[in-house]
Amino acid sequence: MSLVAGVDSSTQSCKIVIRDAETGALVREGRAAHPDGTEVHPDAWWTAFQQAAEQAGGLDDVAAIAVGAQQHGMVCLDENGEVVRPALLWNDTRSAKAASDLVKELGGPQAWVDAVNSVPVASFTVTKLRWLAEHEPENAARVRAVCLPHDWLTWKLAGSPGIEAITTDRGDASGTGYWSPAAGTYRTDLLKLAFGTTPAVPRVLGPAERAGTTPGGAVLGPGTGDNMAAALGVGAKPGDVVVSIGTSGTAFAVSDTPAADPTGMVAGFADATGRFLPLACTLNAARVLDAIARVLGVTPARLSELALQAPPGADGLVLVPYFEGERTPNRPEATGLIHGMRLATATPAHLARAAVEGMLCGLADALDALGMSPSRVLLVGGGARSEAVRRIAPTVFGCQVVVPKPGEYVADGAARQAAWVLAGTPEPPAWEGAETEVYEGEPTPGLRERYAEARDLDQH
Ligand SMILES: Nc1ncnc2c1ncn2[C@@H]1O[C@H](COP(=O)(O)OP(=O)(O)O)[C@@H](O)[C@H]1O
Ligand SMILES: O=C(CO)[C@@H](O)[C@H](O)COP(=O)(O)O
Repeated sequence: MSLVAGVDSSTQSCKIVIRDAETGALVREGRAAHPDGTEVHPDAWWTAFQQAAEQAGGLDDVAAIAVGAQQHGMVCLDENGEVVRPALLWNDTRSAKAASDLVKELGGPQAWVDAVNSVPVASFTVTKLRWLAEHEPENAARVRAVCLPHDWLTWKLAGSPGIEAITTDRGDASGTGYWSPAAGTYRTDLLKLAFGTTPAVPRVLGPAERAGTTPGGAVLGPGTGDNMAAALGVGAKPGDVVVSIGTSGTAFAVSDTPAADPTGMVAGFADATGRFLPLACTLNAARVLDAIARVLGVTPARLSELALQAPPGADGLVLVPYFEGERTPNRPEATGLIHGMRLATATPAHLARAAVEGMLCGLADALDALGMSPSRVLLVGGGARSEAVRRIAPTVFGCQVVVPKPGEYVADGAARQAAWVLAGTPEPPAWEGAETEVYEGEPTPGLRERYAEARDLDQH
């Protein structure tokens, strides 16, 4: 039996699954926390990776490894491959002005869509590079290579050869803002526009191309961004719509053609199989529930019970979840809002319900942006472990919600990619899909309208 390892180096933690390469059966797993904050030194990801690998019983018997990781984070290296400054993560909004400047400088949103299939917001790497050039010129002057979290971890696993050896894949490259998914080429002119110079960028590998080997001889897969890995992990096919509730909330679909949305709501990413992954992302998902549980002094499980005690629509209490600013819609300065509170709705149950419904309304906006009106969505991510989220989701999304058995679908997708690279077959291995539970429910009358009204009261 050959074993493969899949890694999810996401915002909050590093998770590793070790699976049978042929059947996909789970053999061992491990996890370790990442530090808080929107600026993190990549060494912290490496430490967490090592802790997670140890908890998973080590990787010595693994034949191939692939890394899925949070998208967009700016990892800058000097000529010796040393990290120049802590990475700015996807949810760091300090480059919001850089984003709007860059959009203007190229000639508006349509010019960006034509160039790279996405209109950059503060999450995109290209805007972080502009911020660095403007605010930390001494650090910027030392940068010789720029890469993403999964590129850097894959390179570390290869033993940190020279910076010219760094690789990436189509999926993650499509979140930089200087690689065109439609053309499959870098736009170094955009890198220069943002940064003033053109540091080295990773070589873009094909979906099942080897990135190299570890010093121990394990084959390295190309890896990918976490959403692309999740799509591979749940086995999403063209037309399937997936909603992930992690630190970010994302709604995405596998597509045979790249998206081109000049409103900027839908990013026209590539996927991990050679196709495309139109995606809308919110900055506020599972951590909104964590925050309200903290405010109420309860566990996530109790928050879920409380939310299910209040009536659908929480008797008009609305929570707008923009606790970290927002990206869909693009309001980086926005804050959260509780609207419609009366004596009768000033209860823990109403607040819990409003938090779940408000977080899901934010995701429903992302789903609307995809413009697909799906009859069902697949729900994954840490937030999908909440009973209240699973039961309330259909009443907000207005469609059936299919929840695969709780698991680590990003790490699973990376493991499946590793098995694919090992097998050298044209398609990924046909691992058996996870068991699913189906949730249905009538849309709650007036809920999304009340949410939209509250959302648009304060338009920072
Ligand atoms: N049973 C649960 N109920 C509600 N939220 C949960 C539960 N289990 C995990 N979570 C939440 O899931 C989030 C982590 O999800 P995950 O998909 O791993 O995030 P990320 O990939 O962004 O690191 C945390 O904010 C955590 O509170
Ligand atoms: O920025 C995006 C997608 O464009 C985020 O989805 C990040 O990829 C972070 O993902 P999680 O850590 O929340 O899974």
